[in-house]
Amino acid sequence: MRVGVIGAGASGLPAIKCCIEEGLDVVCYEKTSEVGGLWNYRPGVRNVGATVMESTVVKTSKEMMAYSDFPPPENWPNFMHHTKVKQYLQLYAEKFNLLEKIQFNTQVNMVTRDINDKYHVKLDSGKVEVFDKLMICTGHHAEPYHPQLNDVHKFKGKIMYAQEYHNTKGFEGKDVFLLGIGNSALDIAVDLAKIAKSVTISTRRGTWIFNRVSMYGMPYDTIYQTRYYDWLMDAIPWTVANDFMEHRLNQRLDHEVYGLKPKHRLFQQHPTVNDALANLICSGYITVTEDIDTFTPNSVIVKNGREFPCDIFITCTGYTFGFPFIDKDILDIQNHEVPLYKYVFPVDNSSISVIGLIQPIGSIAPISEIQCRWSVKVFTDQITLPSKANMVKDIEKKKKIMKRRYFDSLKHTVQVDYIKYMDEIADLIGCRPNIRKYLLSNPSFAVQLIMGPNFPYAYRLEGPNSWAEARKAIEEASERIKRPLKNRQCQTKKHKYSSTKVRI
Ligand SMILES: NC(=O)C1=CN([C@@H]2O[C@H](COP(=O)(O)OP(=O)(O)OC[C@H]3O[C@@H](n4cnc5c(N)ncnc54)[C@H](OP(=O)(O)O)[C@@H]3O)[C@@H](O)[C@H]2O)C=CC1
Repeated sequence: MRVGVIGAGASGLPAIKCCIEEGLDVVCYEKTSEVGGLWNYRPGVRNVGATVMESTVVKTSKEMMAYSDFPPPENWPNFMHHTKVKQYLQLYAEKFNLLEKIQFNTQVNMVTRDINDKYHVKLDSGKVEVFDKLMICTGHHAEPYHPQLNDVHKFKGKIMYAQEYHNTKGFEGKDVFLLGIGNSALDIAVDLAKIAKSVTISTRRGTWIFNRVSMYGMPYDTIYQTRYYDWLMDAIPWTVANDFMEHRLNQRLDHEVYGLKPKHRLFQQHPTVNDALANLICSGYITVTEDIDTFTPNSVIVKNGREFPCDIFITCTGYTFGFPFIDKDILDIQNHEVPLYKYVFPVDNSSISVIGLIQPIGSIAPISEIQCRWSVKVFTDQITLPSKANMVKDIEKKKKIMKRRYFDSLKHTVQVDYIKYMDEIADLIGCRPNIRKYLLSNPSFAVQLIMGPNFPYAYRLEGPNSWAEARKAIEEASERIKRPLKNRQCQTKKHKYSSTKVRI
C-alpha cells in the first residue's frame, strides 16, 4: 500500500513514522527545505505559510508536548524556544529514520481522485504521483484572516498581518497598534514593549490570561492536565469551576482593573497564555483598549473616543483554514466548519486522513501522533470506521457541545480537550492507559496516572506499538521537569520554631 503524506511538520513526522511501523510504502512531500513546519523561523522568506517569530516560545511544556515514545532532552527548558522545538522535531526525524522518506522543496499543487479511488498528487515539477491513501498534515495557521475595518483607507501608516511580523527590527521608536488579543497579539506586544514608542492592543471582547508558570513555579499544563483535575471539573457545576479558576487568575492579575475581563466565562475561550503582560501593562509599556471605531491618517480612534497615535498597524486576527490544493470532491471545508469524523476522516472516505486540524486545550503534537496511529490502523483495515450515519451523528454532537461551551467565533470550530480527546482516540486503537489494572498491580503508579500530569507516554503503556520505556518515562518526568530549573544547590536547613521576638 502506497501512502502519501503532505507536510513534514509536527503532524507529518509522526504520520511517516506510523506508516513505517505498519510496513507501508510512504512518501512525504515538504515544500520547504527542512522538517518542522511552522517551527522553522524563516524571516524574509515569502509564501512559505505559517512561521514562528524570532522570540516565539511554545505555550505548552516540553513533557506535555512530546511524542509518546520520545521525551525531549532532560536538560532543555520546560517551555522551549522555537529553535529547540525545531531541534526536537529534527532529532525525532533522525532517530526514527524519517528523513529518507521526505522529498524536500517539493510542493503539492493539486490532489484529485480517480474512479479506482487512487489519489493523483500533482507536484510543482509537473510530475504526478499515485497513492492508495493520503495523510494531510499541512496545519491550519497558514492563511491569515482579514477582517473588514471601517475607514482603514484613511490610515497612511504601515499595515501588516501578525504572520509578517518576524522580529523587532524597524519598530524602534514607533507607535504600534495591534488588533486582537489572541496569543499572536500578546507575543508581539511583549516583544515590542521596550523597543517601540508605544504599544496598544485593541480588543472587542477582552480575554482571560493564563500564565505559563503556575503554582510552585511549575508549568501550568502539568498542574491542570491531570485526570483527577479533569474529573473534578466535570463533577462540579460549570459556574463553580469557572468561578474557581477565574478567582485563581484574578489573584495574579485583576482582569477587571486591567480592562481585560470579557463577558464570557473562562472555560468558554481558547486559552490565552502570557506571563509578561501584567508587568508590562503595570509599567506603562502596553495599553489595552476598546474595539476600533475609525482611523485618521496617523492614528486609531477606538469606541470610547480615545485616539492612539499609530505608525504601524498589525492585525492579529487569527487564521482561516482550508485545503486549496485538494479537489473539493475529496475534501471541502467552508467557514471553518470541519465535516470530519473525530476531526480526521471524511464520512464517506476512509482512505484520506487530516492530521492536526484541531485546536486543543493542551498540545497539538501528541494529538497529531495519536491521530496518525489511528489513521494507519484504519488504512490497513485493523480498525473499521462506523457507518456514515453514526459518523455524522458524532460530528453533529461535537458541534453542538462546542457551540454550547465556547463563545461564538470562527476560532472555536476545532476545539478539543487534550485528555478527553486522547482517550477517545486511544479507545479506538486500544492504547488507553489501563488504570484499573495498575490499581491492583501497582497502586502508587495508578495514583500517579490519576493525580499526576497526563503525559503522552501514558498512551504507550499498552496496546499496539507500546513502548517498554513508557512507565519509566512517566515515573521520571517530574524529575526531568525540575532538572533544568535547579542549577544551584540550596544550603538551607529547617528553621526551628522559636518564641523569641524579632528585634527591629
Ligand atoms: N507561542 C505560541 O505557542 C503561539 C501560539 N499561537 C496559537 O496560534 C493560534 C492563532 O492565534 P492568534 O493568531 O492569536 O489568533 P486567535 O484566533 O487566537 O485570536 C484572534 C484575535 O483577533 C480578534 N479578532 C478577530 N476578528 C476580529 C475583528 N473583525 N475585529 C476585531 N477583533 C477581531 C479575536 O477577537 P474575538 O476573540 O473577539 O473573536 C481575537 O482576539 C492559536 O491557537 C494560538 O494559541 C499563536 C501565537 C503564539
